[in-house]
Amino acid sequence: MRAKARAHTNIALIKYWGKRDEKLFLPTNNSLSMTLDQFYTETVVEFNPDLKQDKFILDGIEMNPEETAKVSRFMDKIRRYTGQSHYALIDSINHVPTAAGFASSASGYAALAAAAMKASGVSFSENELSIMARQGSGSASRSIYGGFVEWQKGEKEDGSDCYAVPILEQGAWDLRVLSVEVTHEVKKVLSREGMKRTVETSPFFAGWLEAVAEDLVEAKAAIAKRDFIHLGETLERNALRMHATTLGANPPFMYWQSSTVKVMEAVQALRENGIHAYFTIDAGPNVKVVCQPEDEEQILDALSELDVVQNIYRCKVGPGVSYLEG
Ligand SMILES: O=C(O)C[C@@](O)(CF)CCOP(=O)(O)OP(=O)(O)O
Repeated sequence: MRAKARAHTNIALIKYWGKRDEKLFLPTNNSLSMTLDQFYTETVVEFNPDLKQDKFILDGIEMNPEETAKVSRFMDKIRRYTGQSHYALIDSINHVPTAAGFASSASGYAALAAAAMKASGVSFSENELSIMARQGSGSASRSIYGGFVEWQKGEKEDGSDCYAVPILEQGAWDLRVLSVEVTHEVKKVLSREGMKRTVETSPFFAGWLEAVAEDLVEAKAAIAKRDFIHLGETLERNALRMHATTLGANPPFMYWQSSTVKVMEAVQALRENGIHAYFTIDAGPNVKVVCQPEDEEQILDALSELDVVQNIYRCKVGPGVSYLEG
């Protein structure tokens, strides 16, 4: 009745941006990510008949009732799915520098889903695990697998065909991600609210849906051919297209800050000097720079010189979910 799992965070190269069903976390479009090696969450779940409610410990601190209620609602989905009736102790450690702007929700919900499903004692497929993780946070559905992963939006109302599938396993293509943490002033609009407002009010959202489908085809073709320049051009274009939709929302909002743009300009300057670097940005001001191993040091040096850079985390392609002893 106890299990421990580790799941790594992922960076979207083709973005998940918009839901067609808020309750089931069904997206409007397919997305594609790269699991990262540096950042992960380890979670222990222990179902215990003596517990009168779920107990949630995160990084050694017992969470407040509001945080616990959020995790409990997710655990109720697990209990409904597995028939497990007991409450659980959930003990999670995030090896994700939250300041890095990584939505630790991806590794957090993937690790929680894996440990909870395992502890419940039922047998389950990776599709089922991806579907469960998805109902914690959409991007968590992709962290079930390592390497390059596609989350299929599916067509069915019940989301039974909405799960991630592996595209290219870890180790097949050595790319690097420099996660650049910049100074930031204002609180960001959380991705969940940001995509909701965009879907509901941005006239650019229809254009996004057309463009993201084309970008996905390009990205998969580039990955199949290990064509980094083609992948880089596609992922950078896709990130810019995603962020363009927020400018058209009502009220408009923007995740970039001046520090963000300085990093973007530095990446473009690197390319003008013949160094293949491309950036992507999620629901925050931080920038992730994607490159090939041979260029990583040079790019790192160039970015480290920027006064707006607080930290740079060096990542490689990471593994899928694993189950641990203890
Ligand atoms: O990761 C991507 O594809 C792109 C984003 O990071 C934004 F840039 C969206 C992540 O959204 P998530 O936190 O998964 O939302 P939830 O389903 O409302 O929890």
